[in-house]
Amino acid sequence: MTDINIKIDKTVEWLREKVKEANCKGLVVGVSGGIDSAVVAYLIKKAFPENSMGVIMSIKSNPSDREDALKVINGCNIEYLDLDLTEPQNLILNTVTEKLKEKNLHKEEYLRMTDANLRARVRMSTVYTVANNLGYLVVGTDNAAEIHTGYFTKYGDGGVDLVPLANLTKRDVYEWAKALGVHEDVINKSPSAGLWEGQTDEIEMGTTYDMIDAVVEGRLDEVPQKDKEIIERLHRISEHKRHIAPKPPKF
Ligand SMILES: Nc1ncnc2c1ncn2[C@@H]1O[C@H](COP(=O)(O)OP(=O)(O)OC[C@H]2O[C@@H]([n+]3cccc(C(=O)O)c3)[C@H](O)[C@@H]2O)[C@@H](O)[C@H]1O
Ligand SMILES: Nc1ncnc2c1ncn2[C@@H]1O[C@H](COP(=O)(O)OP(=O)(O)OP(=O)(O)O)[C@@H](O)[C@H]1O
Ligand SMILES: [Mg+2]
Repeated sequence: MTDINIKIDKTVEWLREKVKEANCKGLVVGVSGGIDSAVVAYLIKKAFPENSMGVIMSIKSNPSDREDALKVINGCNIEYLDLDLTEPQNLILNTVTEKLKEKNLHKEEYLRMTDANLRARVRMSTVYTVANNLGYLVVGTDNAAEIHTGYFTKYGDGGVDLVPLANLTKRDVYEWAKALGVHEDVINKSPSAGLWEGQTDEIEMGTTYDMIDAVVEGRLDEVPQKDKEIIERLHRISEHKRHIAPKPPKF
């Protein structure tokens, strides 16, 4: 058995233990068509063959993302829901922005990010609706590189019960995906949050996952100064996302 397969088996066992400790029945994950959620879908199907669920949640999404998500669903043969949440997400976004406009408070320059983060939070609410109804825990897909840089929406895709990929670099995620047999179309595409047309993680962050992996693993001599500074900044400004909300001292 390879080192990766041993780690995969241990992670599957850990998922079973966490569900047992929580007195729950199984696990659910949002399946985007990207590599992180693909790996998680395969892991939870292994952990709970009869009590696992993948949820596809299109929101103004590129149809090819849904096609890739179905390749993941069919590849690991997990039970799934195929939902289009464009309308409810738009309803919240428009209801809020119309009111802000009436009061002359709306900031057009923040609309794209407001829309993007609301998509992640509508998905989080939806996955928890499934979890509540089936007695499942919600599984996150963030890896060590995303956690280090805070490259997730607070209480959106970051709002989960378990984070099985938290110790993996992005490179590790690729290796696990290959070992698990994830479809090559999913492995070969650029990581993207799919939050706007043409968005890729690396363009948005201004650095690469190879550089972030190197920082996470302490291989700082391999990282150019420019990338180091970008990653340090991303880490610093996202510190709040890695902690529970601050409370004041007792006055
Ligand atoms: N110092 C502080 N202490 C406590 N809270 C603080 C804070 N600074 C901001 N905040 C709060 O945090 C909010 C900003 O954080 P947040 O809402 O997360 O938004 P933000 O970090 O601005 O944006 C999310 C980032 O994650 C990326 N993303 C999102 C979803 C999925 C993926 C993906 O890879 O698939 C990537 C997205 O493209 C974007 O770059 C502020 O509106 C404020 O409420
Ligand atoms: N259209 C979607 N349907 C279901 N879940 C989604 C969708 N878009 C995003 N998500 C959820 O949000 C998570 C965060 O997205 P992220 O892009 O970081 O991961 P990914 O798409 O799995 O992998 P990659 O980083 O390679 O794009 C996804 O793993 C998934 O759980
Ligand atoms: Mg993605």
